Amino acid sequence: MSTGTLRIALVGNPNCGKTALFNQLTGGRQKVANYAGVTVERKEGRFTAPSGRVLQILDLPGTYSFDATSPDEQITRNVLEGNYPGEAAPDLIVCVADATNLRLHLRFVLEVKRLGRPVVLALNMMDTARRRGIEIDVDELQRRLGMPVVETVAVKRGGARALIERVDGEVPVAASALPDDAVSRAGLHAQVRTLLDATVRMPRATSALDDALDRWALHPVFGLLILAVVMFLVFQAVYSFGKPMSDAIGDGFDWIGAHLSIWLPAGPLQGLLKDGICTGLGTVLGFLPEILVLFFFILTLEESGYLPRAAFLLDRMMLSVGLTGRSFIPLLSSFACAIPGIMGTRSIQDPRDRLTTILVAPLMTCSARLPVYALLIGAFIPMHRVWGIFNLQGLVLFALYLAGILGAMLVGWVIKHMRKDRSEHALLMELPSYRVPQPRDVVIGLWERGAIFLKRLTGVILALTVIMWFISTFPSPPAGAAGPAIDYSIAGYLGRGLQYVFAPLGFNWQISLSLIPAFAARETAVAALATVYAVGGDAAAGGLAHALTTNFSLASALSLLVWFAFAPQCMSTLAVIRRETNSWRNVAISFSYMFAVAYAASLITYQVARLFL
Ligand SMILES: Nc1nc2c(ncn2[C@@H]2O[C@H](COP(=O)(O)OP(=O)(O)OP(=O)(O)O)[C@@H](O)[C@H]2O)c(=O)[nH]1
Ligand SMILES: [Mg+2]
Repeated sequence: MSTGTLRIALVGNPNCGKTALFNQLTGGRQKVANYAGVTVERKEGRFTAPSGRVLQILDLPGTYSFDATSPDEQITRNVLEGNYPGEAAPDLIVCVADATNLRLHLRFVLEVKRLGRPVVLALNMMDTARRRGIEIDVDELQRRLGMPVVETVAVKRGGARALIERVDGEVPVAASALPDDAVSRAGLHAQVRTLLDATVRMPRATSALDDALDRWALHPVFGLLILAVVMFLVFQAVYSFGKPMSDAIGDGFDWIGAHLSIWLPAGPLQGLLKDGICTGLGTVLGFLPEILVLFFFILTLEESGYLPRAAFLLDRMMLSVGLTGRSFIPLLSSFACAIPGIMGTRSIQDPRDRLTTILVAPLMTCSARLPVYALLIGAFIPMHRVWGIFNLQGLVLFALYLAGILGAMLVGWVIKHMRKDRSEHALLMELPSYRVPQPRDVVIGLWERGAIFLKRLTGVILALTVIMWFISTFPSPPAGAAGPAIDYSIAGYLGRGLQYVFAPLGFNWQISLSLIPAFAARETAVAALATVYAVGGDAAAGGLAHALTTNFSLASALSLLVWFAFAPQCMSTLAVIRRETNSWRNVAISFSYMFAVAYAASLITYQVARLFL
């Protein structure tokens, strides 16, 4: 047997478990979630089979058919046909099919077979299939398809054993290509029906529990009500569970900061460690629990299968504002970060809908904005109970997220009315089975989120914080200077210059200055403010929140919150818009419309709030 590397590509309809199988085989941590279109890129991993042979595994975006034309499906097609730049066609195709939904998935299996290349069929989700009483005659299926068929359970340890044994053995010979008359669409349908009749016994088409749940979840009135309650509870939870943990971290850093001034002699080193790193980074790190709580809910919802239902419910509403139900999941991913959200739009087929989604995705509140929101809300909004059950801080946070969503709808609506072609597409979307989330996937997802956060914190945020500390400390004030030292530093001059632009929004020079590093990474605004106030000597008692409430009016705080809701997003987002749309023009449009909206909204907020507060 050959000991060379065997190159295997995983293909199949969306949501059949390709990535789960890939992770199981390679020990990878690619994102798995219960909706179609999770994987939008080609991902590669390695794995050594028991025989010692190295298998190189490719995870590919799901594809409904080779006729399909969305950008992610194109990648799969190019890889399989050997047209992907710099890559030969794979040695073996593992076609993954959801055993509970063979009526849909077998059609694609037949399309793959038509390629005339070596194929193994993995019948995945066999655990669910058995539970539902679906019986599959594997030998007969194998005989009729003319390719090896194995059963897998991608989410169970050892659930890919049969597949490993099969691919570690001899490489199957190429499936014979079908004669041309059998490949018309109607021909494929007929073939699938014949295959199903001969090999599968299905007690009923769908699960009774799914149907019962969907009667509520998809109900035009109760469905929307359930959606609203779910979203609302998530934000309440972020405050109720996240806040106490955040406070504990904040207290820890206060303690370290206080001791640094005892342990170290006064001077630049003490200043850098205490005001720069400990106060700046510590303040940002304090918001990690809130981010993790939010993601716990997002990941759980993703795995449950509920999200495509929400997309379905909102489809009508989204069409009326120039988006489609298909935009829902990319937009939801943008709550993590606009970058995966914008990349997720690859599963939107219509280029026009895709562009609209890309342009509004940065309006969704990314997790980098959470520290800024949490800081300002914590400082300015009292911890009241509203109607005895809701806390006011959670309500304000919810309102800010809502502002982003409504802003996106408004912009979508404007774009729709600016373009000539206003046709709408019906939403064709698969509703996956409901599933109890796998604790392992949720833990991996949280771990990945935490790791991304810490990497940003110790990378770009650390670097920017050190720079902020440096420019707020140097040059030292001239001898006999009367004002605070920081007024003579580079930061002081820079901030006062910027204040000309931002004073109408109610921003003082410290805030105006913090907007610059925020453009590289949002959270840095918090670190920058913490550092600038610490260097200025304002944050000594009561920390940053105290420094803010003494230097800052409620009207300015509201205006700043509104600014962060709409302001042009970080540089990396603009870079991704450039890459995904291949156009600087879209970057310019995106930046300028957001700047204009943010400026106008903050101006109105500040001027109105000043009248009433
Ligand atoms: N019960 C059960 N669930 C599974 C199995 N394999 C995958 N899943 C679940 O099915 C869902 C989809 O899995 P993914 O691996 O993301 O599917 P995919 O084929 O990569 O999907 P796309 O990337 O969208 O094409 C997730 O919720 C998984 O947890 C299985 O064998 N049994
Ligand atoms: Mg996938």
